[in-house]
Amino acid sequence: MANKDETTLLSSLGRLVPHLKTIAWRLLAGLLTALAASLVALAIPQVYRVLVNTALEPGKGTGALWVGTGVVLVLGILEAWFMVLRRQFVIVPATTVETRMRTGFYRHLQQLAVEFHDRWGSGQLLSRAMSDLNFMRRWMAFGAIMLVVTALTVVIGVALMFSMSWELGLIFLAAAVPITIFGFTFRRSYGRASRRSQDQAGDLATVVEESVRGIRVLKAFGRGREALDSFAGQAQELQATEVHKAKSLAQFSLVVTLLPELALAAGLVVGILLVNGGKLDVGTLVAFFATAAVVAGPVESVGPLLSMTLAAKTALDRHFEVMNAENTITDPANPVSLEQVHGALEFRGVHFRFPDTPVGAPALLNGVNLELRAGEIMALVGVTGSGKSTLLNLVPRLFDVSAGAVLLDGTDIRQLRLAELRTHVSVAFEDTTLFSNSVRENVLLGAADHPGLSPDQILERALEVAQAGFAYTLPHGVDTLIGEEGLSLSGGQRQRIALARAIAAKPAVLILDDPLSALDVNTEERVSQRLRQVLEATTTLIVAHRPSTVAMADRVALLQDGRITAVGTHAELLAGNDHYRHVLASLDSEPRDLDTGLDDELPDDLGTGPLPVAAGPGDQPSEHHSSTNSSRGTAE
Ligand SMILES: Nc1ncnc2c1ncn2[C@@H]1O[C@H](COP(=O)(O)OP(=O)(O)OP(=O)(O)O)[C@@H](O)[C@H]1O
Repeated sequence: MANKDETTLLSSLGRLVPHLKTIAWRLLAGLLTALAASLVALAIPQVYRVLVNTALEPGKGTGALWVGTGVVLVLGILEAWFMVLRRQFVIVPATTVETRMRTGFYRHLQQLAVEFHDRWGSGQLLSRAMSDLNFMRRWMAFGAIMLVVTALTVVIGVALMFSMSWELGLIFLAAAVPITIFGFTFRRSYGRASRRSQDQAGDLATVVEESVRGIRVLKAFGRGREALDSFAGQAQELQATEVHKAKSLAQFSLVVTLLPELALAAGLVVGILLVNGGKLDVGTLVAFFATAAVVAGPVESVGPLLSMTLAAKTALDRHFEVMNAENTITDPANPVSLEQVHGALEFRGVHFRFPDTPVGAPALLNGVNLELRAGEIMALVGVTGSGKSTLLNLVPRLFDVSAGAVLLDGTDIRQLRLAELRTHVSVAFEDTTLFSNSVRENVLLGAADHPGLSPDQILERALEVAQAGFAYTLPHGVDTLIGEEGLSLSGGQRQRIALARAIAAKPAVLILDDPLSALDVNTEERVSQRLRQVLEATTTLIVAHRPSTVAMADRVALLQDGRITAVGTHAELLAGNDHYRHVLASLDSEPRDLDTGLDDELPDDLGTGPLPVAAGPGDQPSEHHSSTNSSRGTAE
């Protein structure tokens, strides 16, 4: 069992080896200087031995005393210098490895499928990216080297002690047996506690992250107290684990400190008897105890070094759990490239079930067949939970179909490189995520090169189409910092920035997951009109939760029981499909998070002219009527 644990510890830490190749010589230099410092420390008692046996003899002059003292001083300075050198050798490589591993971790997180991120708490990932790699760096720069040096110092020191007196050496070694036995049990229990505490810290980080993000909900629902209680409970669990760890380390430290001291006490008695019996000279006895004092330091540091090693092992295990998570959505082995993308989109026999769907439960999408002509605007309608968002997520391959295929211009999207696919397809979600950057950076996040247009012109055009002219009136205009650490925007403002971001990418296929739900009806109508004009060459699939969103589509597809059960114009479906009428009747007619868009005056130079004053929240939504299916607006 112990052997198995040993292997596990080594194999866990061994995974660091590939990361050490380029810095191995510096680590080796660090190890050698640390070892040199220990050897110098072990040499000092030998000088004492000579001093006591020669310079302190009656009738000897003081010359030898000065020489001996000078040698001890030089050795002391040398030891200190080696220690400084050790730090200098290892600090850069350790931080280099930490930075590389952290960057690799972040890159891997970016590549992992959404399905992975759905399963993992953000705090767990945060703690793995930050504190676990921090542990690992500290262990590498100090713990690992000192553990090797400590072991060598003890072995060399004990060998020296044996060479001076095997009787005294044996007494000292006797203390090592219980220490070793206790060390094995300590390692197992401390290793488990270490894993528990690092996981608990990760969970705690998730709670902090979620409550900071959801602070408005907590306040609005007066749940701050409950959240605090729950947090305090978890924090206490972590505290209990930390106390358990500290207690078990204290017990181990007690054993490794006390036993050598007891051995030394016993050794002192035996040593004096040996000197009295003429079997040992005084100089050797002094040197023996001075060496024992040098060895005692490393022995006492075994506990903290072992605990550090176990924490580093846990940290590496946790790191590689994520790094070894397989990316389920990858580039094809032999990708094809689309020369000219028209944007014809087809769902052919698409089935989809989430990995955690219970066995036997029906698949969410159960044979979806749907064709969108290039440049067409198609609304997707269905009751809540019918799988509309899921179907949309299949197009940029945020999830992959379980069976069937999604085709772009007749090519299975899994045959395209992900990067290429995602330049052809752009998405605006209902639940908008803005980054802690300026409006400009948020909008231009995925912006494609538009021939003849500067980034500023792309930005202006995207903001204008999304009716997000309010961005120019922010304190620093489009350079105003928004997102989590910036200015708070209303739900509708956020949606319009996200919509502008999707438009700026100028995709062949635009996927809109109810991106206008937070706009008031007038603003929505203006956005819809402009979208219809600029999306002339863009195939658009839009989830509609409001009749007015349906109104901007050329055709409507009805998702029902995992299939598309009807496709047609709004008028056709309204006239001939009971389920469509039922779904429409249940759609919201009011925005979910009303944003009036009164601040939408655009700068004159955009040439859009004055916009109609938006209606107030109480105004009725515009009616959806068969004119919805009239011909598309003229191109810009
Ligand atoms: N990551 C996920 N893992 C497991 N099940 C999920 C996941 N995301 C969504 N679901 C489930 O899949 C079903 C369809 O969700 P989806 O969001 O696609 O529906 P929707 O039609 O867009 O609903 P709504 O109109 O309310 O937005 C829901 O029952 C939901 O609980």
